[in-house]
Amino acid sequence: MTDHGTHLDQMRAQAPLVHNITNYVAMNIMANVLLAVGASPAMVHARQEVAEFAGLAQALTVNIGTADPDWVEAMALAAQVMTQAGRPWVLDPVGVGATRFRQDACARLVDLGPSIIRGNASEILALAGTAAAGRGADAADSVAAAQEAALALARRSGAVVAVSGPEDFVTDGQQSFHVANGHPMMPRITALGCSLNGVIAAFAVAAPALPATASALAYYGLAGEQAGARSEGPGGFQPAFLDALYGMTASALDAGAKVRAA
Ligand SMILES: Nc1ncnc2c1ncn2[C@@H]1O[C@H](COP(=O)(O)OP(=O)(O)O)[C@@H](O)[C@H]1O
Ligand SMILES: Cc1ncsc1CCOP(=O)(O)O
Repeated sequence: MTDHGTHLDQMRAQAPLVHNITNYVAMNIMANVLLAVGASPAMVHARQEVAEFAGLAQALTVNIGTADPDWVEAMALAAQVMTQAGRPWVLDPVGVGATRFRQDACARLVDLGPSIIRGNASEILALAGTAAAGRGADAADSVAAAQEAALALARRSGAVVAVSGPEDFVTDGQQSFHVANGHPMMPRITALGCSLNGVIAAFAVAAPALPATASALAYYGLAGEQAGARSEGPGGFQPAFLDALYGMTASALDAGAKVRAA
């Protein structure tokens, strides 16, 4: 797969409006990430307006990180609009293994037909119904251990499933890719995984879900590599990461992307 730079340029040319029903922790950094990549973020979660707002958006992300029952209703309403319109939406099952409430919310959202499910290894294992060792929002399982679960979840749900970690894995249940871009500082910044969902959603406006997700993962991880080389710790990493997302060219992405077929 070689057209990552083209996907980046196409996404920027469209500057998609991405509607996010995300957690309180992620809202600010996620909006800044989306602005840095060239998309247009909106964080809108009131049950009374989500369906109307989703009708205006090119893509949606839903994230149960700090959800309550009202928010889950809002996520379902917005998701239905996107599924009916054939527009992409991304589900992030944050900490799904931790509580019954999260499991029930995610089961309902998966049934609504997400285009892409993105989580860390523990989250994908738990969502697929396999025992996982995650602690809250953080992964405690390896990406390799979650590959079979990702394949099964993709085949059962019809979604593209992305497992993020030191080396990402993405599959539609038939075709799969490994993405080796990234930097060890990334999991030390809260909500960088949540923010990645927005980038995947924006790319999925410009390309089919599987190649869009692979390109978004490569772009995000490569920006992480550049930020890691320019900073000394988590504090400096975050602004350097936004700068790297903003400054990435299509040719730099094509040169630095480490995507290989599984
Ligand atoms: N140890 C690591 N080394 C390199 N990149 C990583 C590492 N852990 C996570 N990443 C990258 O960080 C981003 C967020 O993934 P992750 O930390 O798994 O999400 P989450 O915040 O949902 O747990 C992804 O782009 C992923 O490739
Ligand atoms: C810390 C935390 N608590 C609830 S949601 C959240 C953010 C999790 O973000 P990420 O999984 O991307 O690190």
